[in-house]
Amino acid sequence: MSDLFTSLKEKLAGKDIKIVFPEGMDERILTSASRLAEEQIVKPILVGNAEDIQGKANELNLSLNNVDIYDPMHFEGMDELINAFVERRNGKVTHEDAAKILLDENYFGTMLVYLNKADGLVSGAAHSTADTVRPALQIIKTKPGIKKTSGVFIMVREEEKYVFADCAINIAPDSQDLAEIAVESAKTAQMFGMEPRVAMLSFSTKGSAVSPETTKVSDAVAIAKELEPTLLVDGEFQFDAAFVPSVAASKAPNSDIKGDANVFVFPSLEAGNIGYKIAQRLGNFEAVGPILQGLNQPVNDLSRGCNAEDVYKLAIITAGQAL
Ligand SMILES: CC(C)(COP(=O)(O)OP(=O)(O)OC[C@H]1O[C@@H](n2cnc3c(N)ncnc32)[C@H](O)[C@@H]1OP(=O)(O)O)[C@@H](O)C(=O)NCCC(=O)NCCS
Ligand SMILES: CC(=O)OP(=O)(O)O
Repeated sequence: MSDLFTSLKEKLAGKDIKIVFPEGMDERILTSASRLAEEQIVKPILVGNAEDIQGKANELNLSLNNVDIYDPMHFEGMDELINAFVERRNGKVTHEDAAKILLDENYFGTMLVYLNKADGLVSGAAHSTADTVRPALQIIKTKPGIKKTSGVFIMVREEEKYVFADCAINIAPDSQDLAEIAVESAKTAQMFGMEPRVAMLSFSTKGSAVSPETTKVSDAVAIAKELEPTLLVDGEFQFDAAFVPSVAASKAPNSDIKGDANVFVFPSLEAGNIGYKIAQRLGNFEAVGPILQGLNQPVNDLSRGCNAEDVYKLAIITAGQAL
């Protein structure tokens, strides 16, 4: 993973990729924005009141050289943002509503990305995922051919690296959603230099239990294979059958995964979000993300439990998605 960050930083150097951070007053955001600007990896834009942000930076002894600060209350281009938002929402908001909504830092920041005044957005250190991603779902929207945005974590512990999905967005995915999540997660894994071997997780392995929940997952495997015939994907698997070769040999002897999966697609957001936090907090994995897949432009959410290092890394990944 450190190789990935080194090579991404090299690619980003001198490109002046602009990343907007709507939570300009958050200490973790300020610390990483200051570091990113100093290292000239990205050009940070902090959202908030300039005097307050500068005051907080002084308290923390942080330099804000090469960091821009945009205050929605006094933003010169606000009319352009409002008009573009009304047009994008296509009858769903009035001009008057838009003027109020765009004072919200996440809507404001997302419009900066939509209008290419910033190249990507990182938020969520102080906002829930719903409040962070809703503007992106409404404004940035998914790429052609992709129905659902989803959120993955890259789970890293020394040499081990896995992708966990969806841990952030879709509360109750159906078979079609899970298949799409599998295909997109495999692409994300490739972005991180992995050769994806995708396991669709359940509480059952290859029909050891049969219920609507297990059938949802086995149907998703069939759909994923149709969507991407060359993808190595299988299930439904319990986690041990996906991850432990000796267990796979007894529970799923005919599967090509052979207990060696590195991309894990959870059957619901409950399972995915709980699963990644257990690996992070009990298993000492670093959890990088959630990285949102399938959007037209890069917007990424943080966990509210993040630290400044997590913000720094997610900003680099976001800038990398913008290249
Ligand atoms: C993501 C989430 C906020 C969307 O819910 P919502 O705001 O109620 O969404 P709505 O149904 O009102 O849809 C808002 C817009 O987003 C779109 N949308 C909703 N889910 C989407 C998805 N997964 N992918 C792409 N677009 C989506 C809708 O189509 C709609 O677009 P439109 O207004 O242009 O028609 C909601 O599913 C959620 O809260 N998920 C869980 C987040 C969470 O707490 N995760 C755990 C911590 S990481
Ligand atoms: C990804 C996630 O779980 O975010 P939070 O901890 O902010 O809810």
